[in-house]
This record gives sequence, structure tokens and C-alpha cells, in this order.
Amino acid sequence: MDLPSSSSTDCSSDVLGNVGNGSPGLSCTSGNLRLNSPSPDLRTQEANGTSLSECDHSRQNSINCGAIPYFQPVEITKICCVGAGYVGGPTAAVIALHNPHIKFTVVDGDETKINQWNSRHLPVHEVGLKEILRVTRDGTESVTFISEPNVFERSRTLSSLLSVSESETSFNRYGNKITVPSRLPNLFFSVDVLREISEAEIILIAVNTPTKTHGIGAGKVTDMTAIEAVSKQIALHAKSGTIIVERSTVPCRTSETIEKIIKTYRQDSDLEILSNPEFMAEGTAISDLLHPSRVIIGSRPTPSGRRAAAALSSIYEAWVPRSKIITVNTWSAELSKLVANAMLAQRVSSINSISAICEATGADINEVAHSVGLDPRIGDQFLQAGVGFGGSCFKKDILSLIYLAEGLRLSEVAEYWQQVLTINDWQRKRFARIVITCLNGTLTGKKLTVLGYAFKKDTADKRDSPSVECIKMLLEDTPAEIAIYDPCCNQDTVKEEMKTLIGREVLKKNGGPINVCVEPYEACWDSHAIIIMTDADEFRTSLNKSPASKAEGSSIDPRPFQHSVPTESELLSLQTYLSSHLNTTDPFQRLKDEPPCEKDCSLCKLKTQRKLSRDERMDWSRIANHLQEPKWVFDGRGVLDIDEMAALGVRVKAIGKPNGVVYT
Ligand SMILES: NC(=O)C1=CN([C@@H]2O[C@H](COP(=O)(O)OP(=O)(O)OC[C@H]3O[C@@H](n4cnc5c(N)ncnc54)[C@H](O)[C@@H]3O)[C@@H](O)[C@H]2O)C=CC1
Ligand SMILES: O=C(O)[C@H]1O[C@H](OP(=O)(O)OP(=O)(O)OC[C@H]2O[C@@H](n3ccc(=O)[nH]c3=O)[C@H](O)[C@@H]2O)[C@H](O)[C@@H](O)[C@@H]1O
Repeated sequence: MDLPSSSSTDCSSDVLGNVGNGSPGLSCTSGNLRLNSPSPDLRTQEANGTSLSECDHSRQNSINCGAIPYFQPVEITKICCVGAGYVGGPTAAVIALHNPHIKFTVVDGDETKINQWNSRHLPVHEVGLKEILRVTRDGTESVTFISEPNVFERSRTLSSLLSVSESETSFNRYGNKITVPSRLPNLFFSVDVLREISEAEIILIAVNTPTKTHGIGAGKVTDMTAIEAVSKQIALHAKSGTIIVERSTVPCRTSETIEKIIKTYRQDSDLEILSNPEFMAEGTAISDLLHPSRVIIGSRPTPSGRRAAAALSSIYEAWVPRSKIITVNTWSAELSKLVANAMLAQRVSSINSISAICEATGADINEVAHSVGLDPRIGDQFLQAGVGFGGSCFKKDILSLIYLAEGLRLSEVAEYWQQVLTINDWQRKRFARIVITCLNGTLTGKKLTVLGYAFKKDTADKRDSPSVECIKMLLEDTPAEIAIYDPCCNQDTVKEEMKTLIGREVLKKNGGPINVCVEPYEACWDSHAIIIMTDADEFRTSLNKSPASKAEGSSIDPRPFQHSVPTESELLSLQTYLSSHLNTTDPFQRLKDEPPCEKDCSLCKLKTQRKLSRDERMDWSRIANHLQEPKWVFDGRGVLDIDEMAALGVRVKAIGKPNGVVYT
């Protein structure tokens, strides 16, 4: 129940209901709402990373600042996330890492996926994910170590430095002895959806919301089947007062739909529905979740809506500065997710449209993008021209926006966003046509090599991948062979997908042209043309540096720490730093054993696809020697240095590069 508004309507009570000093039951030295956490140690440290001035600043910037009355803090002990996919798993891992006092369970109807999350073989591959799961899912031992930069590196004998008794001399010499307490597991994966829903105080919905493939609105409207199913389960099983959080990307006003579904089964519903869209990108999911540009929380503008928003905010405040947590109304939160994806995709289509002009005029797309991106009003992100955007979200979210505009009879708006998709489709086909044209209009009898099968680098996700579409187009011209290699995709999964999409006869073992390779050199051998479809670092020429990757983790020593006990984030960066220097996955020796695999675990037997290490590049000179004349490489992602390749005798056709136009 909301307490009467005792605080004033100025910023002594901010939009999340966090009140200033002197409020009963709340500590607000940093301006953060403190819940009754049974384990204040790490959590408080982490949250206190937000300074008072930062907090005050954020209050001034808060939308609706001061509009909220004081309310009783909600104690959160159990969170359930429905949907153990690309979003559910990583989100849960990061929230659980920073909230060790909360029991977090991820549920999914897919038992195979849940078994994978509970095993050594995770269904989602993201840099840093495994490290976090080892802590949250498996628990850790207590560890004592020295917080002195370079101590581990100097000694190179970890065990003597980690054991308190043996390393007393070292401690005395270097000082700053740090003890990190042990952790119990607080992240669980389960198929018992109903039980977990019934016990949670917060339920995150992270189920899939693809585009409908049949019936009314097919190919346009969002398929709400999973959202509807979860809403019904929540209506029937959630306890009173549970906070429901939309993490899935949904059409604007979906919370209203959820509410209606809930009310169908539960007349006296007191469940509050929030919108908290996720903005992470695949390949950098963990970095994006650990350091989000913003956390958007949409709620009803009522006291109970704001109280629910405050409860959710307090979970994020364990590691996200308050100034980055933005509260808005529910519809704004839902719509802003669609708009963010639409605008990112729009930039890609914009630069891709210009790439065609570059090819025809002699301008260079990289030079144009660089020149344009230096204007801070434009910025340099998302200006890499290529084979068009792919992935599970951009297209479906733009389609959802178009459908919304059409429903509102805003046909010009719908047409505007439709054009982003039209250009994307055109660019994908244009690239495949360039390949065929350069090969004299015929692929018959030729071997082609496709490097990159997923929709971008550092992920195995193949949903709406431009590569798949390109392969389909090339197949129509009956090449002798298409060899496929992707450093992240599993060979058997790619074969299985090709079989499903095109037919079993397409595979090499059945006499067909598709040959899925486990290493790049085999794929490129004797090829008439190499076609680069993703920006994997392996594919780059030595002179063409990869853009700084957020995914790679810290190469900077975070010591000395700000607090006597380091935060989980600090420990993680130290672990990453030490792991790379000392060549061990567990430099603190605090991790417990991973769950054992069954004797004949099929996943253990799967071949590891990445044959080159993360930093290793393909040897293009070796490949150049074994290409068929006239040695064609089609660079769909701007990863090659054309002069370097020319020196190897290789012809490169790259998107947005001058098409034989010379200065006169
Ligand atoms: N993939 C990404 O990078 C991002 C995705 N999103 C959004 O997040 C949502 C989820 O996306 P992904 O994680 O990629 O999807 P996903 O397909 O990887 O995972 C969804 C999971 O939900 C499960 N599920 C569906 N209905 C269920 C039910 N009734 N009960 C229990 N489990 C159920 C499925 O079995 C599946 O494992 C989508 O709305 C997507 O647009 C948002 C930001 C980033
Ligand atoms: O809602 C989602 O699912 C997510 O969609 C995208 O993330 P993601 O699809 O994982 O990957 P991006 O890095 O955005 O790339 C999307 C596509 O655009 C392409 N792209 C991206 C950037 C660029 O400059 N050029 C370009 O062609 C990529 O190769 C890829 O095919 C957004 O970046 C995330 O913020 C969002 O949360």
C-alpha cells in the first residue's frame, strides 16, 4: 500500500521515490534507495560507485522529478525471468552477479536449452558470459589476495600469493590484503515455469517476439503468441503484488494487452506492469549489460507504478549509476526500443545507399563515412557500409513500427520506414549480383568460398543473416561448390540449417555443392572467388586494424581498488586482466568445479569451430597462392586493405570502393 505523501514535491523525493537524507528506513548517502538487503557488503560497495553529485545531477535531469510520493521500500528476494535465450540468459547472469542476495531463476519451456545453461556447454556464446556464470550459477570460494598492481605478474607463482598462510611475507611486503568472501550460487535455470512464476516478486518477460509468418498481418505484425502464453501463466500463478517487466521488444501499448489478458483470468489483479527494454547487441552483450548507455524503465504515472519502477531501479543501481537510469511512461519505453533499432538500421541503410554512389563516382565510402562521422551531431557509429543489416531484430522491429504507423493511418510515416528495409534488401541482392557479374555472369563449374555465415562477427546467431540469402542467390547460378566457413558457427548446425532451408541434396555428402568447412584454408583452396560476408577479425588483412571491440574485456589492471572490498565488476576486470597475462582462467582460484558432463556428452565431442585464436588473422598470402585466376575476393564488409591484396596479386571488389573510376 502506498503511504501518504509525506515528502514534498520537490527533488527531496525523486521520480523513483528515492528520498533525501533523513527518510526513515532508507540510507541515501549516495542518493540510492537501499533495500533491506541481507548482504550489504559487495552490493553497497557497487552502488556507492555513484557519487552524491552524480546523483543530484541525475535528479535534476530526471523526467517528472519530484512527482512521486514517499512509499514503503519493496524488498526483492526472488526474481524469475521467463525466456532463456540471447536476452534472458545474459541479463540474468549480470543482474545475479551484482545482486548476490537475490535468488534469480531463468525458466524456459525448452528443456534442451535449460540443460545447456546448467552444463558446461552454454547455448549462447558471449565474451565474458561464462566467467559470470561460473560465479553466479556455481558459487565461489573465499579468497584472499594482494591488491598491489603487478604482484601476480612479478611472482608468476599464483599459489604462493593466494594462500594467506604461505604468502604472509608477500602481504607484509606489498600491503593491501583483500579478502573476498565466498558466494553461494544465486542463479538457477529451470523448466518449472509455473513454480518459479508463483514464487517471484519480479517477473521478467524475455520471450521471443518474431514477425508473424501466417494469418492476418503475416510478414508485418509482431507474433504475440509467447507474450500471450506467459501473461496467462502469470495471471494464474503469480502472487499478489508481483511486478511484471517487459524485457522483450514489443509493440507500443503491449503492457495494456498484457493487463487485459491478466484481467481475463484474475479480476482483482494488483500486478504492476513495467516496460524495461533491452538494448544489448549480440557479440558485445556482456559489456553492454555491464556498462549500459542507459536503462529505461517505463511505468504508469501512479504511485504504485512508480513504486514498482523504484523496486526495479534498485536492482540496477547495484552497478548502474543513477544518472543512467531513466524513468518514463510505459508507452514511451516500449516505443523508444522500436525507435532505437529503427534509427540504427536507418543509418546502415543510409550509408549503404551512398556506397552505390561511391562505386559509380570514384568517391570512397570509408573516406565519406569518416568525414561525415566527425561531425559530432552525426557521430561515427553505425556508418560501416556492407552487405546490409541482419539479425533477429532490426527488420522485425521496423516492420512493427510500420504496422503501427499504418494502423494510425500515417501512411507517409510507414513509407519512410519501409524505405530503410527496401534499401537493405536491395543492397543484399546488389552484392550477390556484383559477384556473379564479375565472374562473367556464370558460376557454372566454379568453386566459391563464403567467409562468414552468422549475421555479424562474434556470434553464432544466423537469424536473418545476409550470408544465408547470398548463398541462396549464388546457388541459383549452379556453382560447382560453395565452401562455407564461419569462426563462430558450428559445422553441423550450419549443415543442418542448409538442409532445412534448401534441401538435403544441397550438401556435399549428398552430391550437392554446399561444403561446410572447419577451417578457412580448406574453404579457400582452389576457389574462383572468396566472398566475405561478416566482419570477423580473422578475415582482416594485417594493415586493416579491427575497430576497438567492447567485447574483448579489460586489458588494464583495475588495481588499486576504490574500496576495501572490490566490487564484482572490479573483480571481473582484474580476473580478465590476470587471465590474459597469466594464461589461466581462474587466477584467484576461487571458482568451484563446473557441472560434470555425462560420459558420452555429445556437446563435448562437437568440434571447436574457431581454428585461429581471437587475435590471429588469416594468412592472405598463403590463400592468394592457391586461388584460381584471376584471383577474385569480394569484400562485403570492408575488412581488406585493397593495396595489400593487390600486392598479393588479388583483385578485390569492395562495397563503396571506386568501381574502376580513375582521376583524370
Ligand atoms: N537477441 C538480441 O540481441 C536482443 C533481443 N531483444 C528482444 O528480446 C526478446 C527475446 O529475444 P531472444 O533472447 O533473442 O530470443 P530467443 O529466441 O533467443 O529466446 C526466447 C526464449 O523464450 C522461450 N519461450 C518462449 N515462450 C515461452 C513460454 N511461454 N514459456 C517459457 N519460455 C518461453 C523460448 O523457448 C526461447 O528460449 C525479443 O523480443 C527480442 O526482440 C532485445 C534486445 C537484444
Ligand atoms: O534489439 C536488438 O536485438 C538489438 O539489435 C541490435 O543489435 P544486434 O542486431 O545484435 O547487432 P548490431 O551490432 O546492431 O548489428 C546489426 C546488423 O547491422 C549490421 N551493421 C551494423 C553497423 C554498421 O555500421 N553496419 C552494419 O552493416 C551488422 O553487421 C548486423 O548485420 C542493436 O544494436 C541493439 O542495440 C539491440 O538491442
